Amino acid sequence: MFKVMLMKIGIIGCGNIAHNIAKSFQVQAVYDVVMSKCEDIDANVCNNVDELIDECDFIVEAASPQAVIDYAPKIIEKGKDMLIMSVGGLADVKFREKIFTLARKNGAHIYLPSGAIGGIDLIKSAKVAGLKKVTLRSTKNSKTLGYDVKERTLVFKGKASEAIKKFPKSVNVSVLLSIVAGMDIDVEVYADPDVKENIHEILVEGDFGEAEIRVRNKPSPQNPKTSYLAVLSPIYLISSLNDVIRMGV
Ligand SMILES: NC(=O)C1=CN([C@@H]2O[C@H](COP(=O)(O)OP(=O)(O)OC[C@H]3O[C@@H](n4cnc5c(N)ncnc54)[C@H](OP(=O)(O)O)[C@@H]3O)[C@@H](O)[C@H]2O)C=CC1
Ligand SMILES: O=C([O-])CC(=O)C(=O)O
Repeated sequence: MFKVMLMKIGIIGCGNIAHNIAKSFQVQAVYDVVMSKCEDIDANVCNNVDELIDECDFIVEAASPQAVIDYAPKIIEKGKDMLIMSVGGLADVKFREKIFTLARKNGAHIYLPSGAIGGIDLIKSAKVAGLKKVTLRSTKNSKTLGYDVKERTLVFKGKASEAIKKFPKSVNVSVLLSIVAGMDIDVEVYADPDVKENIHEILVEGDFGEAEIRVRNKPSPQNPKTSYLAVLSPIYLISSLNDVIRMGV
């Protein structure tokens, strides 16, 4: 357990990420479409999101892109800070701008963790001089992605805004990269029957030069679709909210 937080944390979606956050921090309230999933978390189980918003001042979404679309406007309108795991919920540029404008107007903070990837810091720095191209090449076990294939197979090639519609639980990182890079990035998704890890390769080209970042993630034991690093990332982010020293970009 990290230091006791002064803020009241609420979590939407009581699955893998929520349970791991609850092991690290005191949680005030939780909500899931299936209430029984919340029972083993030591927190108030809410009947709906409105109850959770009223009880908490820092709300973690760990549910689905649709949950972001459904709940983010009312959370931000109430000036509550929000950490969004399902960044794919912000794929639509108009919706995203609406949420970001609401946050500025209501003094709410929005946190988009690095999740299952690295390189967000590099892309931010590189963007200052100009980015030419950003590509995400993701490989996951074919069964995890819902494919029955005999060998490594390209199952998607296109833009992040389309990829997230096809794989809402598997390429949220592509939308995060798009938001950071300021462009709808290129995405390739491979289904591989022989791979156990969730592999993300990020290729960046710009005036700074070129970068290739390769993350070979262990899947979370509780949910193989989600990389273990994606569980650790919000835990670090929450633990660092009050830090005085900033490291990296
Ligand atoms: N940014 C990143 O790097 C990553 C982001 N993610 C995102 O984080 C989410 C959570 O991951 P994880 O904890 O591993 O997933 P889990 O499937 O283990 O948990 C998600 C839980 O949220 C529930 N849920 C879904 N929609 C809603 C809703 N509208 N309101 C309330 N509860 C809901 C699910 O119910 P049910 O099972 O019935 O749908 C499930 O119990 C993923 O779905 C994905 O969108 C995941 C990995 C990496
Ligand atoms: O955990 C991962 O490897 C990435 C993931 O599911 C997502 O971005 O939605």
